[in-house]
Amino acid sequence: MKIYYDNDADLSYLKGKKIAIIGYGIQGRGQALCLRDSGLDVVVSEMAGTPNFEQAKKDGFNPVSAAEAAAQADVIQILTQDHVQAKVYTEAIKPNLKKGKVLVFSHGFNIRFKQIKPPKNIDVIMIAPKGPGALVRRMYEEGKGVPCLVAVHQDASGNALKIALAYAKGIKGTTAGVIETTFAEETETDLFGEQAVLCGGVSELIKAGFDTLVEAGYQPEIAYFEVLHELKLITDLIQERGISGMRRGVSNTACYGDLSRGPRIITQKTRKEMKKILKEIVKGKFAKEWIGENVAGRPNFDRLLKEGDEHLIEKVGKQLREMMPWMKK
Ligand SMILES: NC(=O)C1=CN([C@@H]2O[C@H](COP(=O)(O)OP(=O)(O)OC[C@H]3O[C@@H](n4cnc5c(N)ncnc54)[C@H](OP(=O)(O)O)[C@@H]3O)[C@@H](O)[C@H]2O)C=CC1
Ligand SMILES: CC[C@](O)(C(C)=O)C(=O)O
Repeated sequence: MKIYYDNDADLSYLKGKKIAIIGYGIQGRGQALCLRDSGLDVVVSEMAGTPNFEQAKKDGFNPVSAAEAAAQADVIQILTQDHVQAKVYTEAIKPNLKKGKVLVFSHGFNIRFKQIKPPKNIDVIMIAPKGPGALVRRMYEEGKGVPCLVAVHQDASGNALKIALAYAKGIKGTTAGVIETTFAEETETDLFGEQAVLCGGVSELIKAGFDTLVEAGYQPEIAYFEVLHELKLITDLIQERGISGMRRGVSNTACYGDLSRGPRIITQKTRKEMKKILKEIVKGKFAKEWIGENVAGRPNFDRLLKEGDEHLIEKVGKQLREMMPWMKK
């Protein structure tokens, strides 16, 4: 395993170069602000008339079209939604690529699943922050960073890794640790993590716990505090101290309940399903389904999202959060 920190990265590989951030969304905003504050030259692209275009202007950028940003820049970071990247690449970026330019991703989906096939005479790299864009920015402002993964898909210049590390330093990822990987490993582990654990696994676990308590007659507000609100406090402990440290930071009663009951929740059947989900990712089945879902206008995505929004836990949570003035909106 290769892991890099501040002393391994040299910002000068990006000095004098213009960096285009295409898409001023969750990651785009976070990364653009951090890179600019690190003294780098950033041009932002966002679609005129959208809220994120207005946000970019409010943040002191002068957003331009994707084609204009790609033409101006030496380093082109594509931070539109994954499912629109191939279109933006073909229409706006590809015509503006030439030897010496660098194409950057924060997720390897479109390279791994061959939706984008860049020319051989450019560097193609990835800097994938292992955290949401708002956190990338918040941590940077606190002098810290989110851990990142870096990967090199093409090294036409011979400096691709150094440029990737400089970029990671520009968003302070090197203060937390930057691991070298491949586009395939990042894509497959990222998709697995968000489906089985971080987003899919956790949200189903929360809802199942909430429903169990509410169906047994307990107050929904108490169920919310117990299985959702407190989860962050527990995961903060896990992040800071590991699972063993968390177990020593809760009561002995909670610790024994964890050790003896946890394996009854995540059973061999769940582990088998996790393996199945990973296989679907590696074989490209999930990618094909997701690309098809977007082509079809997202019928399942929209229906499932709406169903989730209508769950009682959302109504109860909204009311309780509104009573916490310190809660970040
Ligand atoms: N969300 C996260 O924290 C993380 C994301 N990533 C990766 O980062 C990338 C970006 O994801 P994320 O930040 O979530 O995406 P978002 O949906 O938050 O932002 C994408 C932005 O791109 C804009 N956009 C779309 N088309 C164009 C275009 N033609 N020209 C200019 N701008 C355009 C969108 O505008 P509009 O909203 O109007 O459509 C939107 O503002 C993805 O590859 C993702 O996998 C990686 C790690 C974490
Ligand atoms: C966990 C979701 C994520 O993979 C992330 C914030 O890292 C994403 O794609 O948004």
